[in-house]
Amino acid sequence: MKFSELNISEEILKATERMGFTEMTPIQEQSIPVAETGVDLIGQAQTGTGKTTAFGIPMIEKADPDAAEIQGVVITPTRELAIQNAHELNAIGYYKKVRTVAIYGGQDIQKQIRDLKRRPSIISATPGRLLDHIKRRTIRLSDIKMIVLDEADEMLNMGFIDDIHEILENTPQERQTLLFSATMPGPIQHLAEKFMKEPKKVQIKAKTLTVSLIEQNYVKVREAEKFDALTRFLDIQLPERAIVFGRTKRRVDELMRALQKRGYEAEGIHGDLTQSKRDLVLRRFKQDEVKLLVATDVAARGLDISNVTHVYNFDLPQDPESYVHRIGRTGRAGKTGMAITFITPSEFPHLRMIEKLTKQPMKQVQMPSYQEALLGQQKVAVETLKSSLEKDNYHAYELRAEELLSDNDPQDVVAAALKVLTKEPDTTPIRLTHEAPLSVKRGSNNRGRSQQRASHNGGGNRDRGGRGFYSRNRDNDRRHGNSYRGKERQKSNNY
Ligand SMILES: Nc1ncnc2c1ncn2[C@@H]1O[C@H](COP(=O)(O)OP(=O)(O)OP(=O)(O)O)[C@@H](O)[C@H]1O
Ligand SMILES: [Mg+2]
Repeated sequence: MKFSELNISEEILKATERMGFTEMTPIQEQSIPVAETGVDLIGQAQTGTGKTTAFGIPMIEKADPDAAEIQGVVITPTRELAIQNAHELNAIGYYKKVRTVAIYGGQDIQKQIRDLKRRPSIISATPGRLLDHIKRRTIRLSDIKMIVLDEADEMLNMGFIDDIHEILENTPQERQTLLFSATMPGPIQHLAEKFMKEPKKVQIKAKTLTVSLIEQNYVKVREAEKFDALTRFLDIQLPERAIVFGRTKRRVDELMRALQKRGYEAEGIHGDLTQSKRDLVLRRFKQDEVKLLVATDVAARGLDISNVTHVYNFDLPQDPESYVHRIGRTGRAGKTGMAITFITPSEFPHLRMIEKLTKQPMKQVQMPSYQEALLGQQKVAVETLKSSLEKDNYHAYELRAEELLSDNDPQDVVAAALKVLTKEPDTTPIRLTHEAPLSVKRGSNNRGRSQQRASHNGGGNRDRGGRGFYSRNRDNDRRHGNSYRGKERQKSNNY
């Protein structure tokens, strides 16, 4: 079904054309008409299938660009996602002149206050900073018509739930509430229904929770072998653009440095970096200045970066849902992708739990050998040479070639040239700080340590407290960090 068959305003239809969309995705086709009737809605569809536009259209449709009040809010777990959603909402509102402003932690609040004075219709925000503005009375949500929780299950996880409640208390009773995510665990949905009015559920039925265009592999490795395994995969698979997920911020820092040491261009992103650094890293990744992004789960949800060809789960995620979102950074909007998950022997129960959730068995692949990695790099050298031949751009070197060939066997000359051209697998010794394997028990030591560290750092924006594969306990871990004026609660442990 096409957007033109929807009962939407001409300006929004024109905007979808400008965005390059003609056919609707299933979640758009099924949820937009339902949302337009004004009911509350829980929308669930696979990663990369256009959920943003599915809530964006009804939100922009409802907004009056001439009204002075804020009319809609979208809340997201990470700053990058708040920025991205604002971007998409502004694209949808382009002709209708409905403006969206992104409001998130780590950015100058005075700048945001100036933006707010220009009376945007929609706010795309992270919860901590939104609450900060509500308390300062620089944002009033008393007239909003609609609120969307993007990545709803994540938003309703323990670390965010209190903030969400507080935000909702500042909105009118008769608001429309929409929840979207690729995953919606039962208990969380149950929780959500408490603040919704008889929500309709729009769930795109698929055999698997994950996108079939993503090839899902796992490799059995010992902790000490992981890094060699990673670089060998990189040498063989030559990802155009890849994300490597690590469990903690320290891990991400170490991995990034280790990759650089072995000659790979890599940048890292996590919640302890300044926002300007986070912005810079993401920009460099999107603009193809670096091919490898090493990230905590801060980059697991919602980010839409085109042509991410590979996702490497260097460490297993804390919960099976995160796996779904992490690998969903590839295989978006009909493209194919590949994911490889590193599993240490004691972590096998987690693998099975992931497969149970996704309903998609992963395929075992072997850790490549040094020889295989070398072969991969030799192939690159051959391709480089061939493409130079095709480009016909080597004539300035012909005299030198003649000299070489007069004294040497031609095969030897080409072999030597290939050796020089080949980036032979780098075996620089790398030592990463040992990460304990994911525990099957509650509250592993590993998590305890990372929380302590996080509480000294501030500047992140979420809390993974008390979560694990086997427990979603509500224990305790709310922390009050030292981020913006101590008002934005510390939300970060492993982001
Ligand atoms: N109808 C459409 N036709 C073509 N492309 C589309 C359409 N709708 C959305 N897209 C594109 O698909 C990509 C994924 O969309 P989006 O980020 O909204 O996915 P999502 O379902 O929210 O994924 P996630 O669960 O990872 O957040 C975007 O690049 C978007 O521009
Ligand atoms: Mg999304």
